[in-house]
This record gives sequence, structure tokens and C-alpha cells, in this order.
Amino acid sequence: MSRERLYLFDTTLRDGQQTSGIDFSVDEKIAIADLLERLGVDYVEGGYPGANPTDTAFFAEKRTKKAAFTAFGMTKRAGRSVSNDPGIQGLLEAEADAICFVAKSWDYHVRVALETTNEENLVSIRDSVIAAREAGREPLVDCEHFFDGYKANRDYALACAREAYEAGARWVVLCDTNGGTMPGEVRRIVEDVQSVVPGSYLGIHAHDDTGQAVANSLVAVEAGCRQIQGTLNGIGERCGNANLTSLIPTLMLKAPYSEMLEVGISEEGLRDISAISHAFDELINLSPDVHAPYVGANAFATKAGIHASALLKEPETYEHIPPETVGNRRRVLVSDQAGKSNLLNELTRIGIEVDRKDPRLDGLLTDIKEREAQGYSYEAADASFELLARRRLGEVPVYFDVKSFRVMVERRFNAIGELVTVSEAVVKVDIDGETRMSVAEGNGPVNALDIALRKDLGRYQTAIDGMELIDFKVRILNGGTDAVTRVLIESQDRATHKRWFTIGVSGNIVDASFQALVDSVTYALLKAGA
Ligand SMILES: CC(=O)SCCNC(=O)CCNC(=O)[C@H](O)C(C)(C)COP(=O)(O)OP(=O)(O)OC[C@H]1O[C@@H](n2cnc3c(N)ncnc32)[C@H](O)[C@@H]1OP(=O)(O)O
Ligand SMILES: CC(=O)C(=O)O
Repeated sequence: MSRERLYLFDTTLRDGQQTSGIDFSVDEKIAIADLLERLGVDYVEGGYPGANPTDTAFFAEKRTKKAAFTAFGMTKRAGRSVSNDPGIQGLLEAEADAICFVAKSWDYHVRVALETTNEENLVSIRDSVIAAREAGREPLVDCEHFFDGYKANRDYALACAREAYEAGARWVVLCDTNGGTMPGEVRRIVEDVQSVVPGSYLGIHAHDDTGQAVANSLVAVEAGCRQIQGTLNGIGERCGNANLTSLIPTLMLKAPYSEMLEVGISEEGLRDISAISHAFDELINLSPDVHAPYVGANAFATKAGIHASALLKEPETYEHIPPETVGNRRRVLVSDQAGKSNLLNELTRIGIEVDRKDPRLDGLLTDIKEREAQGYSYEAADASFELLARRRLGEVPVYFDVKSFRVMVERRFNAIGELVTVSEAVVKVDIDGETRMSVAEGNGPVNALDIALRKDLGRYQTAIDGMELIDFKVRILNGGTDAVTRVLIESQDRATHKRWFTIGVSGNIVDASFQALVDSVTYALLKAGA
């Protein structure tokens, strides 16, 4: 059975730019457009040329090779011709394949926002579409507030959609601008709109204000729409737009969509989607959402021992799709909820082979559960977990033995009379029976301790020269005077960029940090084969 084509329109660079806290530069837009090309969407809406210098500069040249590069802007102003409307002229001058006009389709907005007549608004829609077509651009019309407009005045909303279609718009996009429409309403309205515009010309643009943008997009497709507008990771105005990172795997892997429709994304593109989602987060300086469907670090993570046991026999028991199809991976976590199956899986993953009947496994599981009860969390501290396991198996040499450490924080005037806060640390370690004492200053107590600890490790020094600390996170586990502090440290090898995470827990923040530092250095030595 041949499948109908469903088109994917990405508006990360336009509606995504309307997200609070997001402000792309031209270079960032170029990088994001490259990610979208890598993914394989059909349209990349680059922004609003003429609205601001960044978007105007972005449209000075065409930024995509495969996707239709699309400029966004308003329909012509009422009472002006297109040739006298600088906004429309800016759109026509932009280096774009397509122009997506935003048009009013709710009579209330025509009256209050545009302060014009319903008829004049229809003229604006028609003339704008014709101008784009005559300039050789593919015209699209985003019918703003379509669903609210339909509920207020069905005939007028349909008249706007019809006007766009009859003027030659390739796509008439039904927008749930305020994001309050329910899936059942979307289905009913999309079915009705097809009395004036065929489904193969209809698109859906859903906002996530009730957490249903993806669901609304899917019912619109079931009802006949053949274009979906959305964004990477669901960014967008207010609560965001339909999340293409969730929609694409659903459309490609789930019935009935995968059976009746075909999208322009290849299987390789689908396998790249987790990496693309994370690369996008890096670009906008956000931590990836670990709970994100399909692409989140937890999307295929299981913590419960009972689940892990079945999962390792047959992954389908607890997985709705194979994680590799979306470039993700199965994670069987080791925690206080774990059983031997979780543990064995994690040990195998890090290259430790132990027999299921080995009594040391029970000891290790008990260690983990006891330490998790004290506040440790090994899910995020892979290096500390490996050290704990290998110590139980007798595989970690005692490279150095910390005899003592001391750290002092002092606020004082420096030689030129400025008030400064300095930290100074002293660390004493025994190596091969010889005591070494190192002193260091740092911009904070942990920094000073880190420098002092790594200053002189004798014959091990060269093995740790390339390491550096890149992140430090502190969490207070319970409030009050007996609070416990958990410190997570991320370290990196400068040459290979390999990263590892270590953990420390104590009632004292400096002590917790020092434990994590010692684990980090020990792990680096272990990996260096010292
Ligand atoms: C639902 C959506 O997401 S639509 C996209 C919204 N995105 C943006 O607005 C981001 C970019 N916008 C901008 O930078 C500015 O609003 C500009 C440059 C486009 C316009 O700026 P200004 O000319 O100063 O107008 P301003 O923003 O104050 O008001 C919008 C004007 O457009 C008119 N307008 C709004 N929608 C439309 C439309 N679909 N067709 C024609 N005119 C429209 C309004 O009536 C208002 O006109 P007025 O100035 O005569 O009252
Ligand atoms: C066009 C658009 O972004 C909206 O109506 O939400």
C-alpha cells in the first residue's frame, strides 16, 4: 500500500525565537539550520526578515540546500497595496524559497487587533499570497487563532482558509495560537475545514499550553492535515510548540501513522535524532531534559530490579521501541531499587565480567544499597561506581593514602589595598611509604584542595597531568542542622575529552568535595593503567 506524504515544517528559528530567554545570533541560526538539514525536515522557517537586524542578515542568503528556506511575516497592512507595504517588500526581497504569511482568521482579532473589516482582511490574505507567488516564492498562510476563530464565527474562519487556498497558497496552516484547543475539537474542526480546503493543502500549528500540542498535531493528521509545524525539543512561545523530536519518532514508528504516511526523514536521520536534540540544547545552553520522550537520558532507563531482570531476558518486556532506532540507549541503573540483574548489566557495560553466582556480587549490592541510604547516588557517578565495584573485586591499587588535608578561607586586603577572599589548602599524602605535603591557593576551597591534591603525586604525576575539573554540583539532601551534602564532580581528560563523574557525601561540604576529588584522581590513575 502506498503511503501519503506528510511534510514537516520546522519553526525553531521563528516561533522558537519567541521563547522567553532565547535570542539566537546569526551564527547560532546557521548552526541550527545545519542541524535541521541533518535531520531532514522539509521546511526551515528561518525567522522574520525586516523585523530585526539578525533575521534580516540571516535572510541575506539562502541557508538550506534541501529544505525549503522559509521567511515569515504578516499579510499586507489593510488600506495599502503590497507594493506600498515595506513589510511585504522585505519578505519578497529575502533570499527564501517560501514565504509563510501570518493571517488573522478570527473576526474578533480583525476588529480589535487590526482595526479593519473582515472583507479588507480577506483582501490582505489574497493579495499577499498572489504577491509571493508572482515573486516565485511558495506561499503558505498561517491562519492565526484558527480554532478559536472557528468556534466564534465558523463561516468567517472558513472564508479566510478558502481565500488563502484559492489565491494559490500551497499550505493553509490551522494555528492553535493560544494553545487551548482540545484534541476532539481539533479533529472535528479539521474534518469540517476540508469542505473548503483539501487535506493535502492543510497544516497544523499547535501550541502546548495544555500539554497536548503533540496530541493535537497527531489528531489533525488523522483528520486529514498533511503538514505539521513544530520545533526542536518543543521550544516556542509560552509553553512551546509541538515537539518535533517527539513527533518524528511517533510518525515513523507507530501505527497508524507509520502505515499510512511517509515523512522525508531517513532511518539514519531518525537514529541521529537524540544527538541532534542534545546538540541543539548545547547550542542554546540548556541541560537536556532527561525525561524527554525518545531522546531523553531516562527514556530507556530502568531502575527497578524486577523490570531489569525481565528486560535483560527480552528487552521488549519493558521497552516500547528499541532505543537504538532513535539513537538512544538502554540504561539499567544501579541504585537502592536494583537487583543483581541491574548490577550485572552495568558491570558488563563497563567491561567487568563477573559470574552471577559470585558471592562478591551480593557484597557489592549491599555496599551500594547502604551507601545510597547515606545519600550517595551512583546513577550519575559512573567513575565512583566503577571504583566501588573494582575495589570489591580487589582490582584498585592504593596509589596514594591521604593522611590529612586542611583548607582555610581568608578575607583580607591585598598588597594594593583591595578586599579579596583567598583559599589556601594543605594536603598530606603517603606514596610508597614516603609522605608528601603540598600547599596551594585557589579561588575557592575546593579549587585550592584540588590543586594541592594534584600538585605532587610522585611517580603518578604524569598520569594525571592532562586531567581537569569541569563541573561541580552541590545538593543538600535534607534541611536543618544535620543536613547531608552530596557533591558531584565532573572531570575531563584534556587530550581525549573523555569525561567522568565522581561523588562524595558528608555532613561537611568540603569533606564531600574532597571525597569526590580523591575518586576523580584515583579513577584517572586506574584508567591510565598506573
Ligand atoms: C502568533 C504569532 O506568533 S505571530 C508572530 C509574532 N511574532 C512577532 O511579532 C515577532 C516579530 N515582530 C516584530 O518585530 C514587530 O511586531 C514588527 C516589526 C513585525 C512590527 O512592528 P510594529 O510595526 O512596531 O508593530 P507592532 O508590533 O506594534 O504591532 C503589530 C502591527 O501589525 C498589525 N498586524 C498584526 N498582525 C497582522 C496581520 N496578520 N496582517 C497584517 N497586519 C497585522 C497590527 O494590527 C499592528 O498594527 P498597528 O501598528 O497599526 O497597530
Ligand atoms: C503563527 C503562529 O505562530 C501561531 O499562530 O501560533
